[in-house]
Amino acid sequence: MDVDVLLKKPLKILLCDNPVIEDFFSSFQIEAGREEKSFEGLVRELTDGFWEENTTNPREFVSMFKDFVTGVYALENTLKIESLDVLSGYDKYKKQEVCNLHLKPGEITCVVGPTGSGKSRLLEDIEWLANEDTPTKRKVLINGQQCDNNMLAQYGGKLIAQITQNMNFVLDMDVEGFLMLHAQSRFLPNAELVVKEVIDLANDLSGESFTADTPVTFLSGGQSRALMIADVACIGQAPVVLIDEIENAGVNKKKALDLLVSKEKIVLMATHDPLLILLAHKRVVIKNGGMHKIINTNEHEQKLYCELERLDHMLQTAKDFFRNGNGLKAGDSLLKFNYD
Ligand SMILES: Nc1ncnc2c1ncn2[C@@H]1O[C@H](COP(=O)(O)OP(=O)(O)OP(=O)(O)O)[C@@H](O)[C@H]1O
Repeated sequence: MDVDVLLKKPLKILLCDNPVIEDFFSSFQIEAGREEKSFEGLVRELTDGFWEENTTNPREFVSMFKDFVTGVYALENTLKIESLDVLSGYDKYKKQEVCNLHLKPGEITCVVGPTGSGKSRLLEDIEWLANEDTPTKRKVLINGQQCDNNMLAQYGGKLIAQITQNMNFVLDMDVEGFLMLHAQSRFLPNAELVVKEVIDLANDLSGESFTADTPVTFLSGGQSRALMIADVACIGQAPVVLIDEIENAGVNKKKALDLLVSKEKIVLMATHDPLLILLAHKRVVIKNGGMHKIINTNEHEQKLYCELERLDHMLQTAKDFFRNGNGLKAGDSLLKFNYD
């Protein structure tokens, strides 16, 4: 709903079931008795000095309230995405792509293909909400519609979150301070609880623990990525999450994906990792810069996931073994890296 229209309605509509707005009112000592008035009526009274003695700072209230309501409702009106489509454009050789891509919430899709084939380009097209204005000439539709300027103005920057291998924090803040700032900017009620949940989840994802007072610039690559994923899942409102190659980032990948799916995100992930590919619901194969085919993960592949996980575990154990300064001796077999 348009915020200007909303502000003409009785305040009880704004107050209704919204603890954040109620808190805001009480912080200015404005009791709920005025709720039959509209915001505009309230402003008139405030500027007439009618409420002068009942509020701590009426001018500040007037100037902050509209911004505040705009923030809260922009958050509540975060676009509900039922589908995201990428309509075919052209590959690097200007040949028409042979398929479109259809994505929906709670579904993980992998983007696979050789190095340089155009996986990141596909993610970039989605991030840009391409409208035949990128090198591929693809078109991105949200809920079946091309994003017009109104949609972009209203939801720009809130639709899509992106996490890549190379992202790092550059802020001079600790983890808790950074998350609080993010939660407050999103007008989240119970910000402290959410921040604690994000720190616990990030620790669970990364394995190497860190605390609320760790400066964000001190986090390792894996810890940073884990924090970004937990933050995107619990504080960020973006319904679409694009992930570019997090396979070597030291994050528990399965848990990270389960978390994002549980929050009904649309997850699109460029990867070379067979474990991630089999965890996904489907994959789009990129060839020469074009979408070449879509493969749904079949039951047989899902069953083979466990076997592949065992091999991955063996390789991980071998890496740790050599990393810790150990060596093999005559008679040792590689099976020593298998599960006991
Ligand atoms: N359809 C296309 N038309 C024109 N240029 C394209 C197209 N697809 C990809 N490219 C360009 O090809 C180059 C390589 O693509 P990209 O970086 O997306 O590959 P990648 O598969 O992500 O590679 P890597 O696995 O190494 O990360 C980029 O410069 C990209 O802009």
